[in-house]
Amino acid sequence: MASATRTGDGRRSPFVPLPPSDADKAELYKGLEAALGSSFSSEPLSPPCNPLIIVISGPSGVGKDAVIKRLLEVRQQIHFLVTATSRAKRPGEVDGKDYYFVTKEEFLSMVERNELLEYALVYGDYKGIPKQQIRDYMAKGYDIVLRVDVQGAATLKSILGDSAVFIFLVAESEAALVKRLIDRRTETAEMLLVRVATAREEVKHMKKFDYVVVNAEGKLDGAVKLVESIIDAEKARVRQRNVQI
Ligand SMILES: Nc1ncnc2c1ncn2[C@@H]1O[C@H](COP(=O)(O)OP(=O)(O)OP(=O)(O)O)[C@@H](O)[C@H]1O
Repeated sequence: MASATRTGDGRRSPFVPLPPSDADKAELYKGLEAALGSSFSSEPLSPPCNPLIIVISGPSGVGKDAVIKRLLEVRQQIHFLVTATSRAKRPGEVDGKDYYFVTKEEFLSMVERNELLEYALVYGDYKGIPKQQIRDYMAKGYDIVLRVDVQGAATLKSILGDSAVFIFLVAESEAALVKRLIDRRTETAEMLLVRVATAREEVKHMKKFDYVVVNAEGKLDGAVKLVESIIDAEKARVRQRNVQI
């Protein structure tokens, strides 16, 4: 039968008397150490938090940029990965901030040297994720945010598996998403049709993600708070994700 007295792993040193219970705090502390035969460690009991790779994806117009922009304002130690592209710089864009602008030849040699985690040809321009940038920021303890379309997220999932956190952003409904896209006034009717039809397909991929976050109309801060809570919960995991790039 199991003993009623729980002693844990500690073996009490047999001949060390405990101080009286009304002894002063320091004496009690020392007495407990002496009784256990070892001093108490001040090392953290929780495992160290590994930096995270957070992949944020979702249909066009759902608010990926808006959520990430706000997240970077409210949270420290987070780096939004700057994509490399062979596309020409548009007026107002800043090299190293909006994109790393490289020539097509430079881009292809990056591919050859295996310097990109993932890349794609998007409407005739190459876009890719430089591995070194991820390594550099993770070494400094930063979490990395990647913003990719749903197809890109699927590719990253096949490369990173469970070592990264995949968040799918949705509007509260299909109708809300369409209204938001119309309100943005950046697309022609034909482009809108493609985006809405694509969004309908993309939502079906939600189950491959770890988390879904609703970015409801007028509730951007709520969506950002939920993303922050996900990051906090990930930091509290007993088995931390471990990215090798
Ligand atoms: N919670 C919200 N409430 C109201 N408007 C929002 C909300 N979130 C984003 N928006 C607005 O919706 C529009 C689309 O957002 P955003 O450009 O961030 O989407 P996206 O997912 O990055 O789109 P794309 O993939 O097409 O670049 C923007 O005008 C943005 O300001």
